[in-house]
Amino acid sequence: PGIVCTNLNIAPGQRVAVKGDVLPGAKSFAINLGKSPDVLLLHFNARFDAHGDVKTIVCNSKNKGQWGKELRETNFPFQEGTTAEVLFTHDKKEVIITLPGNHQVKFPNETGLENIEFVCIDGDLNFRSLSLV
Ligand SMILES: CCCO[C@@H]1O[C@H](CO)[C@@H](O[C@@H]2O[C@H](CO)[C@H](O)[C@H](OCc3cn(Cc4cccc(C#CCN)c4)nn3)[C@H]2O)[C@H](O)[C@H]1NC(C)=O
Repeated sequence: PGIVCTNLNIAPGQRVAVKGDVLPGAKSFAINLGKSPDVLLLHFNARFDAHGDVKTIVCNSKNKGQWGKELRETNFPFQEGTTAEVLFTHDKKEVIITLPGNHQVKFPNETGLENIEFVCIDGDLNFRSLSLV
């Protein structure tokens, strides 16, 4: 895996900003938020060309290691070789994802997680920062 942040205590309503550099030739990157690798409020997977998807955002949750139901978004405001920032806000009901260009995607909170303790970045995104904004 890439960068892992643990022992966080991000409460509902707080806005998390994840910034990173999308690698040239990027195929796929993921930003995972939740309690642990097996309990994810949100797996946010930007697929430039991966698993048969082209320029598609795939969101999913994970509970006790089991994937939930995918949500796909074809508004794909990421470009290889540029810096990207994605904002996440959550409550008991849903996660609201603000993409570059301020398009928003809503994903149901299937895990019922209150606080986010774990964030990890995987794939073709070089982590720059995680901040509360
Ligand atoms: C049509 C019948 C079949 O349906 C397909 O079935 C696949 C398997 O279930 C799903 O794919 C899974 O989808 C899941 C979300 O739901 C997950 O993304 C999971 O990946 C976990 C995972 C994370 N990481 C780390 C990492 C992350 C990002 C970048 C890199 C890199 C790199 C260097 N370039 C590495 N590695 N694996 C993926 O495999 C497809 O969406 C799904 N497709 C559809 C249309 O339904």
